[in-house]
Amino acid sequence: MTFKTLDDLNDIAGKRVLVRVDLNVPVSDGKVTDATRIERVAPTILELSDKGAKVILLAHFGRPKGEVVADMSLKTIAPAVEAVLDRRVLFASDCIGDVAKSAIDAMQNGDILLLENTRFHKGEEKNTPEFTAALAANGDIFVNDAFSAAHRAHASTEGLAHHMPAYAGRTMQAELEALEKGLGNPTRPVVAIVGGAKVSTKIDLLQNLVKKVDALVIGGGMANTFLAAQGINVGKSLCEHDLADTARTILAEAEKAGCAIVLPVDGVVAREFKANAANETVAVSAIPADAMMLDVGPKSVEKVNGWIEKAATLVWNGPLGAFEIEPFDKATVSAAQHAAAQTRAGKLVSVAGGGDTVAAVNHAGVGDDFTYVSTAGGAFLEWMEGKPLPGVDILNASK
Ligand SMILES: Nc1ncnc2c1ncn2[C@@H]1O[C@H](COP(=O)(O)OP(=O)(O)OP(=O)(O)O)[C@@H](O)[C@H]1O
Ligand SMILES: O=C(O)[C@H](O)COP(=O)(O)O
Repeated sequence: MTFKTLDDLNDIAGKRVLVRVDLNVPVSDGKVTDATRIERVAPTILELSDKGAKVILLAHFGRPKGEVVADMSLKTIAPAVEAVLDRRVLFASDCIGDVAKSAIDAMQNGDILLLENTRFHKGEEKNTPEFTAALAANGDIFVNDAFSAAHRAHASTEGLAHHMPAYAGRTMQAELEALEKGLGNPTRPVVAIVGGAKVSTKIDLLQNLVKKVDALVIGGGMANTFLAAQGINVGKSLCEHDLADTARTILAEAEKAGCAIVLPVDGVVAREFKANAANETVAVSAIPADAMMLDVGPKSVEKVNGWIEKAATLVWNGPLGAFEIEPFDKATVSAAQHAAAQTRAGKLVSVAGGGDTVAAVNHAGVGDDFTYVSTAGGAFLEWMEGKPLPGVDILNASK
């Protein structure tokens, strides 16, 4: 990694710094319901403001597809940004043109200005030279602090870095450093836990991981597809029978690469997908025909926790069971707490990411104990899949 950071940025008083942040946060009834992403970018914004820069925030919100959509206005998010920063945040109703220019011309050193949703212009996602130039006209320096949007080659995540010196913000820096420790250049043994609903959404991920990690724990609904591919009857469990060949290929690739595959040996089964549904624990070879496995069982958890103990590095995406409904959260909670304890004891580097994974780790009460919990969804997955991230590559290339 060769990107520059805020440590390389000196004498920026009065400079117009375009800061790409991810303000794509959950909103309900016009109020931000989870401000984690705003909290993550606050240190970068405050550091630049304290150094006297004119801090101009660029962000998208939702997928308005190049149209102005009222309920995707970043004006909705501005009060939450002010609350997190505890500073006044100015707002301009367009991110380019006269509206943006006059708001920027009126800024004092240290001011913070939020520009309207970049995706209100078609040129953002298309990364057109015209739109990128219009954004670039308003800045002297580009800082990207939006790792979670770095898988997009958009004007504000990639294009701008061709126009001016580009730096990683503090969150981008922390994220990249954590990911480097997780899979880039990890201490071995490396164990990956992949769970969640379906194999179909994570084929590339599984194929990349078996080449990189020493052991791959497969849990959640996707484990059923692997069990079924080995001839086990999984009853009414969530299962993609049409992916049996894919699952067998992944198992063969793992064997070739010397990656141990850890599948559940027992499960908690129920006949209804609802909280506190009547349930029983059975061996995977004895799943009743009319039941579905909603969590991996205690013997499996013991195995998973054993692998966590052997690991020096753990990467995790996807819960081991239907953790949103009790008691099917038990395996996920136990493994998360075990990983957290190993991390606290200094024995493990633990990196977790993915929307539901973050929720699961927080549900287990250990979100703060992991080495790093990524707020990125798609970008985290694409990084784990070994795909290039345009927003990161351009930072590494920036002179
Ligand atoms: N055995 C199971 N049967 C059915 N659903 C399950 C099972 N185990 C886990 N799930 C479901 O998988 C979903 C989470 O999987 P997902 O792959 O979306 O996780 P993620 O990658 O962390 O999240 P995101 O896709 O939001 O970034 C949860 O809704 C959970 O209920
Ligand atoms: O929420 C996210 O994962 C990022 O903000 C990227 O959003 P997108 O998937 O709409 O590009």
